[in-house]
Amino acid sequence: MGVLGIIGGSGLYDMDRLSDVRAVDVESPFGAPSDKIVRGRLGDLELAFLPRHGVGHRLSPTGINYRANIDCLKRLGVTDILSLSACGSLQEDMAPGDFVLVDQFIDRSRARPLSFFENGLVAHVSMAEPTCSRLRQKVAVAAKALGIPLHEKGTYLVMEGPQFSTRAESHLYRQWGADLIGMTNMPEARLAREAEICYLTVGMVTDYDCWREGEAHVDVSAVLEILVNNAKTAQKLVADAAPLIMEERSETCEAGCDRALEMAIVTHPDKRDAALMDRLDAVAGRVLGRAAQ
Ligand SMILES: CSC[C@H]1O[C@H](OP(=O)(O)O)[C@H](O)[C@@H]1O
Ligand SMILES: Nc1ncnc2[nH]cnc12
Repeated sequence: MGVLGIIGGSGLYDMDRLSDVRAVDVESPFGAPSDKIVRGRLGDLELAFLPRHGVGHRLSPTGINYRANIDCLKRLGVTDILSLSACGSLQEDMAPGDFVLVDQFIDRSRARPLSFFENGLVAHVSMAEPTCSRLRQKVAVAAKALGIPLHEKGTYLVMEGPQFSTRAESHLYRQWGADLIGMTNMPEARLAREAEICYLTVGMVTDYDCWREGEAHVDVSAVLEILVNNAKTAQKLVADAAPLIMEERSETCEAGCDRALEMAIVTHPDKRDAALMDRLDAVAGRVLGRAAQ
């Protein structure tokens, strides 16, 4: 039936409402994930929660091991990921406290491994639709029922950080048509696609970055203040969206996320690197014919 994974961003270091809670250490050939992964049940549903920055916010956006995080979730059988992320707004009508279901990204990250694949096993997955339309639709239903101020689409610009943007950059990103700004959801979304996991970013607006006339530029204290409420709302949203996502889940994703690797690997079978294929037993085991133990 599948397992729902939740990646908690800034301000979201645990999930309430879970029963049968177990913290598990998962090993990955890609290194250590951000923290132990918390397994638990929400009613009949099995969940896996991972705080992206680690409990206590130890990890910077650049220092997060995104590959280990996605690989470990895949090893636990996670089929769908909701990424809950604090974001700056680049649009007047996206106000602090609003939630945005991200459908597009502009990736300006520049100091992170972007792929599970490399020399010896080359693959090119499609990122034309980087988030799962089925997850977007289910989360929208739950958010509307809860009365959360919601935008059903939005383009999230990923910056490297950790410094916030200059004013010139903030204006430039607005001209590019970006709606939100954050530091973490790429390469996360790319890696989830390579791992054939359905992925959706729920952007929780905390500030107006630094482009808006008459508004103080973003700083961490303002973000954290808004985050407290956003995190409470996010807990409710997950609890209500989870059954909609998982109980009506069909065997295959209608958007095709779970078959992303089907036509993606270009390296001839005779030329594939055996050690790399071993490392990819979880991520690509389905198409390589070597499923993880
Ligand atoms: C604490 S403000 C900046 C920080 O918050 C966001 O993190 P996340 O996406 O994990 O919620 C942003 O990307 C920065 O990492
Ligand atoms: N303005 C901003 N820029 C980058 N990341 C953020 N996270 C929250 N607000 C942000």
